[in-house]
Amino acid sequence: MAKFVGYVGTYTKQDSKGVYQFTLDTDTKALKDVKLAAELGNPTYVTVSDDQKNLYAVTKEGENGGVTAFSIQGETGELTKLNIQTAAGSPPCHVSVDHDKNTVVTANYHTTNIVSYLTNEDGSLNPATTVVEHEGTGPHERQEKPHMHYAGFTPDEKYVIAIDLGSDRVITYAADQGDLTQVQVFNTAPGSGPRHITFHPNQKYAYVMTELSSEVLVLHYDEKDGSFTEQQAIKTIPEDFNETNDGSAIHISSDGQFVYAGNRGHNSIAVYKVDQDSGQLTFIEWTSTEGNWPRDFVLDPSEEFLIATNQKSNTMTLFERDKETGKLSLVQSDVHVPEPVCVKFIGENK
Ligand SMILES: O=C1O[C@H](COP(=O)(O)O)[C@@H](O)[C@H](O)[C@H]1O
Repeated sequence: MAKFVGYVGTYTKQDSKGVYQFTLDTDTKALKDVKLAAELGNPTYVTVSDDQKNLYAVTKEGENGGVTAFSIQGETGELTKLNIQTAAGSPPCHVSVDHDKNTVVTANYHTTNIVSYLTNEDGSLNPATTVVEHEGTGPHERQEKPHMHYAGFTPDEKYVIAIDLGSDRVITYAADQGDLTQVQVFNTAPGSGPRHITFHPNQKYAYVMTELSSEVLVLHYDEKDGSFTEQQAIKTIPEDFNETNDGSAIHISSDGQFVYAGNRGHNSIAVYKVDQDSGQLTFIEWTSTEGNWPRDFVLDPSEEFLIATNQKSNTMTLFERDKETGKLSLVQSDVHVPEPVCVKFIGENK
């Protein structure tokens, strides 16, 4: 039996007040005890450090945007604010921290930058080390300028990967104590709008979710130079689905056997089996998220469950995951959380 504490990042445009916390009880198979953990403006994306001692949340504070560092109380998961770093402009939409909790990076959809921050011993944030502005456009109406949607570390942490939905680019930066130097650019198909990436544990393959074309791109990753080569593009929605769909999040199980991709519009999670030799995907099934606009989802630390956040229906949904087949079975729906965007656990997140 285990009880895992999780956090939900939210918009605070309507009823939400900040970051929410909940418990996943794996014994009774239930999400419970949803409560406000920290009052904060638009903490849409959050991340938890590997040592489970800190949480970082993107933040809107007046006319500024940035990132807030919290310490996590071991037993209860209670959050205590450490400090905040902001700059003029809209807040970022994505935040990551490296394994040793040395560097935090953010991606900003609106201001076009990615920003790195070095941390202090207690996890608090120093002022920005590097701010990289981007340029570029794409053919889609939402690609009038760069829209940085993701910034995160490669598994070996030699590189930071930044994803620009606005110019269809996956950009590799060499990372050194917060200094970011561009070393590679992988161009996705024009108008595809790449959004998020996840790496196979063998570090040879990476999977990119595209928001505008609703595809998973299977990329070969060369860890020597941080470059990518496309192996496969596979749709995340049925061919006959003609309504609007925005691809959302993508995650891989830690055994590298299954990839999960979120669909906002089709309101589903697509499940794929990974061929361990080629990295390529075979479609298994779509599972309804039982709510509207699944902005993100996560595998819990046991990887026996998957939790999805439905942004427009203000709900979380709990699925049980079959580790042999990768398939998802509905356990609990309509768990109320206001304006949910992303969900992360204390412990391993996949
Ligand atoms: O996935 C999406 O993210 C972008 C960025 O989020 P924001 O909170 O920084 O605006 C959002 O604008 C877009 O609508 C959505 O599809």
